[in-house]
Amino acid sequence: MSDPTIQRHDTAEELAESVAAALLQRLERAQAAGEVPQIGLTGGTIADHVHQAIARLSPGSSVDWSRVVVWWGDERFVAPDSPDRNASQARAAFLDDVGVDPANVHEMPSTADSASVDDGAEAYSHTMREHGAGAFEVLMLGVGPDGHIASLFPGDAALDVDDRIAVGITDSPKPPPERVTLTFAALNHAKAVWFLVSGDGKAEAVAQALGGADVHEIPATGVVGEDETVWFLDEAAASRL
Ligand SMILES: O=C1O[C@H](COP(=O)(O)O)[C@@H](O)[C@H](O)[C@H]1O
Repeated sequence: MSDPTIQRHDTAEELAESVAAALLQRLERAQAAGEVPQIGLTGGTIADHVHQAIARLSPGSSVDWSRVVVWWGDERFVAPDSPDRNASQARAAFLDDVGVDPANVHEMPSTADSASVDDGAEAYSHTMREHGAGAFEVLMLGVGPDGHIASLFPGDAALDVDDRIAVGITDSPKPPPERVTLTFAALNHAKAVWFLVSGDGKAEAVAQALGGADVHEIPATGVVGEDETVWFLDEAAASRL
């Protein structure tokens, strides 16, 4: 397991370009080695910038997106066409453009797919097991001002679930309340874990996470990569370090 490192960027845009370029490089390397890399996506503001940067930079790379498998770390349990869906955001920003194979894009269930959020979590766990998933080349995670990652929020019982791949959340403090999230047990199977953080609203959470806060207070401390754990920060997010 790796120690966290920090990459500081002047602006959110520079951060996004840097993450997109690094992702394309890792995917090129993995594919050159004959692998079919799996990536874990996140949602949120900075993730959207990163996704747009991937769309811009992809044509200049040799990544074969038809041989990349896409998963999500968490999802909002809402209608499939809701703009609240992390998957809708990623599809609009880059997935619909870069040439992914639809069979390789594993969205978490929506209200149209599962009767309840718990059923959705069980279904996603089953899909991940079926595909032998669990070794992300890169797992990207946004971080909330409260230190949450995926839909693992401070103080929630889901933080202590270690025998399931995904769980349902019914009372997320950030709307919408119903979500499906991977557990720490599943998130901690990535070669590279990249935290994407921008804005001064996240500065305190970043400082606490990198200061070694308890995982129940700052859930971001609970995920590390096997090869690397990188905090991509803009100056505002790094301002309390
Ligand atoms: O609810 C969520 O929030 C986080 C961070 O979002 P941001 O808008 O504060 O950047 C996100 O990473 C997570 O995937 C999402 O479901």
